[in-house]
Amino acid sequence: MKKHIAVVPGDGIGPEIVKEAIKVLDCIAEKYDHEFTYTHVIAGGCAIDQFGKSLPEESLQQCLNSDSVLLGAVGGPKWDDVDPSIRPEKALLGIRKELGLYANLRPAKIFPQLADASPLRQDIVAKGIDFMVVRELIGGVYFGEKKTEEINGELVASDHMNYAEHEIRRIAHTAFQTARKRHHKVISVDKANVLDTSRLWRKVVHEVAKEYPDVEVADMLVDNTAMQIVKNPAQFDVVVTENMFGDILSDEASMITGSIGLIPSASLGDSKRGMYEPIHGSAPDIAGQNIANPIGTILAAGMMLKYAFDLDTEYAQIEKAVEDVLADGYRTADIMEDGKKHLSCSEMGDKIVEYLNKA
Ligand SMILES: NC(=O)C1=CN([C@@H]2O[C@H](COP(=O)(O)OP(=O)(O)OC[C@H]3O[C@@H](n4cnc5c(N)ncnc54)[C@H](O)[C@@H]3O)[C@@H](O)[C@H]2O)C=CC1
Ligand SMILES: CC(C)CC(=O)C(=O)O
Ligand SMILES: [Mg+2]
Repeated sequence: MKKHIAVVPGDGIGPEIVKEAIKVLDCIAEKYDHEFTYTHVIAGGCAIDQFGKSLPEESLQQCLNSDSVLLGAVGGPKWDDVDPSIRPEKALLGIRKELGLYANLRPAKIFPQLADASPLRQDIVAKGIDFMVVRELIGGVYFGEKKTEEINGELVASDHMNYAEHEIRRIAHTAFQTARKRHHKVISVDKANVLDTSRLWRKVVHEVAKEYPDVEVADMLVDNTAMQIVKNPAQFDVVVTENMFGDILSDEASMITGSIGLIPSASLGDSKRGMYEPIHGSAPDIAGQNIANPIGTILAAGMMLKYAFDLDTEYAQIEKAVEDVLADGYRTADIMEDGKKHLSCSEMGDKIVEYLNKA
C-alpha cells in the first residue's frame, strides 16, 4: 500500500515524539511491504517564527493534499504574547476545522502492565479502565466569537459558545456507532442544568439514540463525570461530549491510566483523511531533553494505520509491541517505578521497533 502522510512535528516535544512514531511507521512499511512517504509541514509556534503566522496556507494545503496527518503538538510560553489571532494553538484548530475533523476519539485504557502504578485505588483499577471519549472537535466555545472590549472603564472578555443541531447530530452518530463496536453503552456528558447548548445537546443525542435501540444511553453532568472518572471508571464505555468538556475530561482520564504521554487520539470527519496525535501538548517543561514519552504518538500512528488505511493487523502489532515492551519492564521517566528499566524518548522508540522486528 502507498500512502502519503503530512507530518506536523510542531513545537516543544513535538519533533522528538514524532521522530519516534516515524521510526515505527518505517518499520511497519518495511515489514509489510508498504510505502509511506512524508511531507514535513511547518505549523504552530515554529511557523510564527519563520513566516509570521501559525498556519501558513502552504502548510494547510500540504495537509489537505495528504492521505493522513500525523501531528506532535503545538505551542509554548515563547509565543504567549503573540497576537491571539495567530497563536500556535490556532494552527491546530485551523487544521481540524479545514479538514472537517469533527470527531476526536480519545481512548482511556489502562495497560495491565501499568495497573499497579495507577494513582487510583487498586480495587477500583481491578474493575477495569477501558472507555472511549468521543469529543466534538470543531464547534463550541473554542470556535465561537471572541472579544475583549472596554465597558464602563474596565475590560470585559467573552467567548461565545454555540452548537447547531447538525453538529451535535453527527458526533452523536459517531458515539453510537463507536458503542456498537464496543459494549453498547453511551454516556452523554453536558451541563444541561445551566447551559442552553447542553439542553440542545441532550435533546439531539436522545433523538439520535432512537436510531440505535441496541445501545443504552444515559446523561451525566460534567462536574459529576469528572468525579465519577476517578471514583468508578469501569462504568464508562463511550463518553460523548462537547469540545471543551472532552478536552478536559480526556486529560483527566489519561492520568488514571498512568500518564498523559501514553494516550493517542484520532480526529475524524466524513472523509478517510484524518489527523492523528497524542492528546497532550508540547510539554515545554521537558522539551529538548529526550525524556518525553513517545508511546501516545506511536499509538496515534497506529490508529492512523487502522482508521485511515484499514491496516488492522499492523495496528495490532504496534499495540502488542508496546505492551510487550512495558511487560518487560521498560519505562520512560513519566511512568518510571522502582525496579524498572529507564529509557529515554528515543530509546523507547528504538525498543518498540526492536520488538516489532522480532514479532
Ligand atoms: N495538541 C496540542 O498541540 C496541544 C497543545 N497544547 C499546548 O502545549 C503547551 C503546554 O501545555 P501544558 O498545559 O503544559 O500541557 P502539556 O500536555 O504539554 O503538559 C502537561 C504536563 O504533562 C507532561 N507531559 C505531556 N506530554 C508528555 C509526554 N509525552 N511525556 C511525558 N510527560 C508529558 C508535561 O511535561 C507537563 O508536565 C501550551 O502552549 C498549550 O497550549 C496543549 C494541549 C494540546
Ligand atoms: C491546544 C488546544 C487547541 C486544544 C487541546 O488542548 C487539545 O485538543 O487537547
Ligand atoms: Mg487538551
